[in-house]
Amino acid sequence: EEQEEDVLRELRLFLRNVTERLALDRRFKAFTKPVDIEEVPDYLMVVKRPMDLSTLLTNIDEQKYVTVGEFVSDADLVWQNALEYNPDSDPMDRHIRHRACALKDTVRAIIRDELDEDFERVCEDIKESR
Ligand SMILES: CC(=O)c1nc(NC(=O)[C@H]2CNCCN2)sc1-c1cc(O)cc(O)c1
Repeated sequence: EEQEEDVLRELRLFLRNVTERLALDRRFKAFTKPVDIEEVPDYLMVVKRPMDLSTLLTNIDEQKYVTVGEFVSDADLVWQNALEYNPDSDPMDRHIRHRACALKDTVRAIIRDELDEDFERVCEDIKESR
C-alpha cells in the first residue's frame, strides 16, 4: 500500500545517493561502466556475473532492490569480480585489487554509518510480505 511505496522510494533515494558517491570517487573509475568484452575477450571466461556502478543505478531505477541487503549483494560483485580477474603479482593486478578492497571497505562503511537498522527491517518485512 502507500506506506510501503513511501519506504521503497526512500530506499531508492538512499541507494542512488550511495552509488552516485561511489561513481564520483576517482579510485573507482574502473568500476563505473561494464567491462568492454570486445576489449577484454577473456573476461566472461573468468567473471560469471559482471557488475558495475552504472548497472547498479539502472537496477535501482528498475526497482530491482527491495532491501539494502539485495543491493549490497550486487555491489559486492563489483569488487569480488575485480579480485577474481586480477589475482596475479602483475603491478596492474595489484593496482586494481587495491581499488577493489577500497570499494569493499567504502560500501561497508557507508552502510554501517548511514543505514538505520530499523529502516532495513521495514524493507525486509515488505520483501517477506511479497
Ligand atoms: C575492472 C577490472 O577488473 C579491470 N581489470 C584489469 N586488469 C588488467 O588489466 C590486468 C589483468 N591481468 C593482466 C594484466 N592486466 S583492467 C580493468 C578495467 C579497467 C578499466 O579502467 C576499465 C575496465 O572496464 C576494466
